[in-house]
Amino acid sequence: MPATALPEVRATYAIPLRSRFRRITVREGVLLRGDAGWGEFSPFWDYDAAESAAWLRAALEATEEGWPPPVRDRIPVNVTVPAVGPERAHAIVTASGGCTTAKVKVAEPGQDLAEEQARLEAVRDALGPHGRIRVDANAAWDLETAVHRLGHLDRAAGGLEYAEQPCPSVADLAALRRRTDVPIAADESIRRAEDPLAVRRAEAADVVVLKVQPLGGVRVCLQLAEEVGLPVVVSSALETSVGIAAGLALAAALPELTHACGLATVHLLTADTVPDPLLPDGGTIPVRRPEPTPGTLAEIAAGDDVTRAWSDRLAEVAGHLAVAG
Ligand SMILES: O=C(O)CCC(=O)c1ccccc1C(=O)O
Ligand SMILES: [Mg+2]
Repeated sequence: MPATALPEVRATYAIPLRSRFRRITVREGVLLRGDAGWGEFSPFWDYDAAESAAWLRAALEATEEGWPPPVRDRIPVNVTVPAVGPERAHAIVTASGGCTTAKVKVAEPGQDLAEEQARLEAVRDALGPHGRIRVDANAAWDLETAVHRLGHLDRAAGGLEYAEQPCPSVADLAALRRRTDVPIAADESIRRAEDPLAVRRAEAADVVVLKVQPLGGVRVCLQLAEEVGLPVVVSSALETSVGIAAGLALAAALPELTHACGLATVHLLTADTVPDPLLPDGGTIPVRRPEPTPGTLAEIAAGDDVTRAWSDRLAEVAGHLAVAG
């Protein structure tokens, strides 16, 4: 895709988060518009140009091609609970729009096991006995720490549905899976890996997390889901509703969907790019594709320096795509 074929940039946004997430406090990105609709390009700043090429491919699929047809029209979703205190965790679950599954962030630097236990107890209290709780450690633990922590966290939660990326390496996920009763989900081992199928070969996970932007689009993810042959959880990369719509399109097109998806993250932002955000109601999000308006775009527009930085970044990543073919 030559750089000259890039669709029109309609906005650069900067939106503060309600709580710190993944060490960031403001979410930034670019909205593009092509014949097939709106697309979002929002790689985190720790992704270099080479790694960000997949994110741009996903945006170009949205703007130039659109997505395969849906086989379902509502997607069950989890509420995402950042590494906050128990009162706030309880309030987030209660205000989630009816989610009966919660994903709770753990292994936040500077926090200890007691804080994680208190957060999980609060989430269980808010969900009730029939809710499901999953945790996400974002690859923070070594194998021994993971074995130990998961035992404690499983008890504090009153049972865990799964643990997402407890350790960094596929080998450690596979070893951990043989030493714990908690099912294992792979996220970073899929989306940041040279070879996403290594997880399957090593029998390192029970579930795979697929994210449309980091993996390069809805079609790439559908293909990957088929090849991996494990249950899929479609999750966001903390996009605005323009990017979330691509995740919904993937979740809607998967032949089978057995788990709640991690697409209820617009709640984590203080504003959105569309007037009718993709938020859950009754624990599900309807499959639709809302569009930005001049009014919403004006409210979330980034300043000149941020806009310039994203323009440069987009050009660099587009150049990389042109080189990579
Ligand atoms: O899965 C969810 O509930 C929300 C998405 C999420 O946690 C996330 C969002 C942005 C970047 C990384 C992650 C992650 O799963 O690690
Ligand atoms: Mg994750």
